[in-house]
Amino acid sequence: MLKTVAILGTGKMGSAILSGLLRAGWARDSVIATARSAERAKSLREAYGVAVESNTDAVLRADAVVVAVKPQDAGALLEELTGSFAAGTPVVSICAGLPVAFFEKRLPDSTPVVRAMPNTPALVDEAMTVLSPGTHTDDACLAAVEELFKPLGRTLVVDEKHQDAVTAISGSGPAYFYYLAEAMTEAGVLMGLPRDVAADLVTQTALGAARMLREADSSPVELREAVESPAGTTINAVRQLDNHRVRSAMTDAIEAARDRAREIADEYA
Ligand SMILES: NC(=O)C1=CN([C@@H]2O[C@H](COP(=O)(O)OP(=O)(O)OC[C@H]3O[C@@H](n4cnc5c(N)ncnc54)[C@H](O)[C@@H]3O)[C@@H](O)[C@H]2O)C=CC1
Ligand SMILES: O=C(O)[C@@H]1CCC=N1
Repeated sequence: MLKTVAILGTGKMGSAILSGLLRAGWARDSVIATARSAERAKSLREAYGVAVESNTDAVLRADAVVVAVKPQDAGALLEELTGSFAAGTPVVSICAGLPVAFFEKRLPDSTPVVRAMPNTPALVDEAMTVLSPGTHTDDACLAAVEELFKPLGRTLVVDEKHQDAVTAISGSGPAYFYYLAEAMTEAGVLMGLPRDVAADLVTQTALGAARMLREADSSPVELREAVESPAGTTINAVRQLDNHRVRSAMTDAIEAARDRAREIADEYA
């Protein structure tokens, strides 16, 4: 069981994890944050009441460390921390693209590393977090790290070879749905709906559709076909989506995200 966690880098995703842990009942003195600027440290202390310490102090005090800086900052962070990690402290990276090997190369021998990909719905306890164990991560350690993420939403363990695809689907995924929500809201405004009404319709429809995907025992195709009446409105809309090759655009978009994750690994190796 992990008792004290340090979150190194508390930007958008680090602070989402931090707030999720506090909502889940973690004591304020069990979660340590780090920040680059004094101003950010002050606002974290005020917003969450947690200790904000130097990276070195946080690592020395924690029994698990979450690396939540941008991939391009991870190398410098680990260099700053050379000699600070106690043997056996699990290190969880949420950095897109960076492989377990990146961390194992820079951390003391036998450090248990876990590569994790959460997403921003952690802010409402609906994250999807996908975890992959490193070379020295035993089942007990992986289970303890998974427990850390469970209150933030759902968790899943996959082989690391799938992590770039995971990043492209669920890590980046919320943005695709927001993009669709923007486009649908604009369409409503174009047809004369007040913007707040259009936004409300889109949000509730997205929530309803997401719950159907999760709770109805049907595939997306079956759910869509149940909406498409013969010669009705929906089938005409879907024909336009097909004419505009939206399915193929989605595939290309998600492959581009996956490819960028691979490039990040090469750039910062
Ligand atoms: N934003 C997202 O939806 C997701 C992001 N990620 C990953 O999470 C990581 C963070 O992403 P965001 O939160 O979006 O970025 P962000 O830029 O909002 O947060 C990164 C934070 O790290 C801080 N930082 C950088 N170097 C530091 C250092 N040496 N010591 C202390 N703090 C330091 C920065 O000042 C910043 O506040 C990235 O590696 C990203 O790939 C993973 C899943 C989803
Ligand atoms: O866009 C990014 O690189 C990060 C990783 C997944 C979501 N946001």
